[in-house]
Amino acid sequence: MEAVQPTSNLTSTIEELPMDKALVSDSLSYYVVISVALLLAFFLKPSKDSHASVPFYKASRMKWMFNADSLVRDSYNKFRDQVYQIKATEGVRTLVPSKLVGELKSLPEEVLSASQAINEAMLVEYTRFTFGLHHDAVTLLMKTKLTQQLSRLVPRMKEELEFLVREEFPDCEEWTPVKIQPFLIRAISRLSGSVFVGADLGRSEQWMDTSVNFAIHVFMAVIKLQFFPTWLRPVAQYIVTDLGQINRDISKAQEMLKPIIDQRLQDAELDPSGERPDDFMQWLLDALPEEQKRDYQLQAKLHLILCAAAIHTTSNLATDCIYDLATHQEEQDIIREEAKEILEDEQGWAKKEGMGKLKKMDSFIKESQRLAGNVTSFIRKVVKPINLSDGTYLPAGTNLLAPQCGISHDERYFPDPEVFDGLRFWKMRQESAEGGNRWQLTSIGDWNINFGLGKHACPGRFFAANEIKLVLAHFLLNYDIKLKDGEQRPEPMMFMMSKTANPNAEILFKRRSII
Ligand code: HEM
Repeated sequence: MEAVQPTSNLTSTIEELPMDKALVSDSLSYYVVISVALLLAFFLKPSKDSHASVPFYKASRMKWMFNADSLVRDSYNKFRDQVYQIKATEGVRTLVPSKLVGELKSLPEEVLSASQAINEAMLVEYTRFTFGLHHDAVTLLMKTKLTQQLSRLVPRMKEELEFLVREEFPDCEEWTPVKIQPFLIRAISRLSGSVFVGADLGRSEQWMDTSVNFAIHVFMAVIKLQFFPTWLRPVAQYIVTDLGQINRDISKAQEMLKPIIDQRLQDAELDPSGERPDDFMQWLLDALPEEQKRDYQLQAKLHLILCAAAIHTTSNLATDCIYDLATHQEEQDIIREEAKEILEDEQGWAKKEGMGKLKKMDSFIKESQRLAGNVTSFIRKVVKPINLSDGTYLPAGTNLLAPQCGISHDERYFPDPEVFDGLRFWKMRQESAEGGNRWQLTSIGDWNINFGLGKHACPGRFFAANEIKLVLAHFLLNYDIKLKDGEQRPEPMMFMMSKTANPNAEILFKRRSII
């Protein structure tokens, strides 16, 4: 059988990225010497960060770089409920267990800062990857316009998905191998695009290309800059060409957005009480002060950061779910039955509560996320000293993380943690009224931190959950899904704390006959 790959010209994986031309030249040996010197400086440099007086877990920084998943799980298994530290590539990181993270989640920004931690991690002075002063306005739009009455967006997104499947997904009359990860990046990009910038621009190849690759350019720029000591970065920025790519992405997005923004402002002037488009571009335009409504560059940057937060995260989890459905075929019928009953028989596609009623599917997605989700969560920087109830003192300047993958495999919270049980959270929701709310995909709690915790918890999670349910429902209702004979669930790819669903794996799809 020939492997079919859905049409895609997006540079969607790190592997496919062109080599940084600035680092490859005729005088290769010169660069090799410089690189080795920098690597040595990087690995040997003493850390100037403040850190708590808590035990260190000894492991090489290389392990953090290439195998952070097992490093965090092993260290968590050793320390469990204790605060401990790891020497990460970016400096010392202090890991706080579930038992204590609850004491931190409600602290104000002036004491424990998410934005400072993220700005430092993303090297914003070079990458410009920040909502900046617009952070609160943008996240408020996500919590209100994007999340409330999410159901009104479902028909639009469903149409978009069906359009894409018709255009780009193979027929699958027989069992057909498909590289599903690149397809799902395109699908999530289109679904999000239809809500963020409207279907016309959202469908444009140039918009998809720019909005998907922006995140990769930022990620690559951060990784490369991290190899230079802080004092050398002002110079290094001129040889890390991904930074130039970031600027070009913003310019391209600006060019694409400008005519639409101008048109919308003109329409509003001509007919102030007329109906407005219902998308993020319009909500943002309405929220911006008068003098920023024609700041095209600002809006381009905010849109690209929104896409960077939204597309890879969601397509990653959707891909993991497909890998788990293919691996646990026995669970497909259960989830399919539920989708058929609620979305088709009860016509839930068009109903407000339709997606919320897919409780077994919700549980399946959460289980996929538990086992395949991020390595850490709750990135924060201590701004004013904090005393924890176990006596741990966290001085200002301490960089915190929660050991998410350790917590997700802790048998005290999740019995038989290594077993994939798609109905695990559905069962937990049946146990009590409290459990009904606590164990939804979008719920957050001290050992439920896949979407973060506290004020900065992911504001896009309800939207992401809706998108993933829509995608899974479509595939389950229309296809049978399985692994190739003799193959195991595709392993994720790990690099520098970033965990990606395997982009190259092929999964078999066969169209179901319509009964
Ligand atoms: C499965 C998909 C997603 C996952 C796993 C995910 C995960 C996360 C996590 C772990 C955080 C950090 C929370 C914290 O530090 O407490 C976060 C923050 C954020 N996410 Fe998501 N996210 C997803 C989808 C989305 C989507 C679809 C959007 C936009 C529509 C979005 C927008 C954001 C924003 C803006 C923040 C920063 C919030 C703040 O700093 O106040 N995310 N996300």
